[in-house]
Amino acid sequence: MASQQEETLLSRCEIPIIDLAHIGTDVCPMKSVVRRIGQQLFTALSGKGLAVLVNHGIAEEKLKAVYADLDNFCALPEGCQAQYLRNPVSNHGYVRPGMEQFDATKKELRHAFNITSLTKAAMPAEEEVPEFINHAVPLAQDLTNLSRVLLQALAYAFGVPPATLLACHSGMLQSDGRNASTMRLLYYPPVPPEDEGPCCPSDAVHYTRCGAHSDYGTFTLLAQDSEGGLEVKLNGSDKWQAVGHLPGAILVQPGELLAAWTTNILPALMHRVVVPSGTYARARGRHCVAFFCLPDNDAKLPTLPLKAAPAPAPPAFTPHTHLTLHNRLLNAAHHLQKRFRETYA
Ligand SMILES: O=C(O)CCC(=O)C(=O)O
Ligand SMILES: [Fe+2]
Repeated sequence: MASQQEETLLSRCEIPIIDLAHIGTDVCPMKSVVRRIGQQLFTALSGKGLAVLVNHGIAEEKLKAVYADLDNFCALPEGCQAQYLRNPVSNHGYVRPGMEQFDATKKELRHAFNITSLTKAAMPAEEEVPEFINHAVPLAQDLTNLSRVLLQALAYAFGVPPATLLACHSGMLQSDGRNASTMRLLYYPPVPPEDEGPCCPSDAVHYTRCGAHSDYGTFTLLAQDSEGGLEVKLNGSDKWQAVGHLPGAILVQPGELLAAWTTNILPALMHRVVVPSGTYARARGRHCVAFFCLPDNDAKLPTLPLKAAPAPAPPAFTPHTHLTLHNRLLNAAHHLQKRFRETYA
């Protein structure tokens, strides 16, 4: 738990809170509410760079169940885990600490289980992690459906028909390889004591939990436990600030493809996870579920009738050149493979 005194963006009410009550479902949305929420989301993501969603309908128990399943997976013998190692083509599978590095100067202590397919064959076997599939699949479906509602909301804010963005994200978690959207379960183990002030600096091993980066896709939904450590750079700011914790809330943050698609009107949020200070906090693990919403691999993203803000804030993120200028036909698959090559060992 973050210490009582710690000031965070949430404790200072600096992150817009968006209430999804009465929004309906992805297949039966309440049009006027979706429209209003789209505007709120657009204002939050273009102004601050992120938002928190409440009343989203995903029960905390579902998250706690997958956190416990991931703990059980991480406790399996290495040889057993090895059957499930990440497949570089599908991005599905287990990512051991050190296999994916955002910050080359530190050792990143992070276990991840990427889920891009919901088939039984893709999940840890029942006798290894009982219930893994029974918890992970419904949660992945909930997060997919929530993403589908948000895509409709954003479409209204962009001034295009609500089905426009849905059509470009039609294959999310369909297990057919058409779309790279991923639900990622994350466990950050306690930080070893070597990091607590080495007597000889040359021997020092510097740990972090997740190095600074922006996500690659349309947007990311992030549910986290109360351990803290997530930091972001708000739009127009170069300062790292702690996000903090709002029980039950889900964060939403734009990714690089959305930034490119909106000509940086919705910049990709820079974020990282640091090791919290204090012996007690460092000795505790942290859990999180991230859902990366991405367009279909071959989607031709339509031009959006967006006007740049009259006085745009300095962008926190510069879009990748291969996604801008004359390269208007954004290809999600190419961008993703490029970014994976940069971070996976
Ligand atoms: O653990 C978190 O809160 C963030 C994880 C993250 O940024 C990522 O996996 O891309
Ligand atoms: Fe991230």
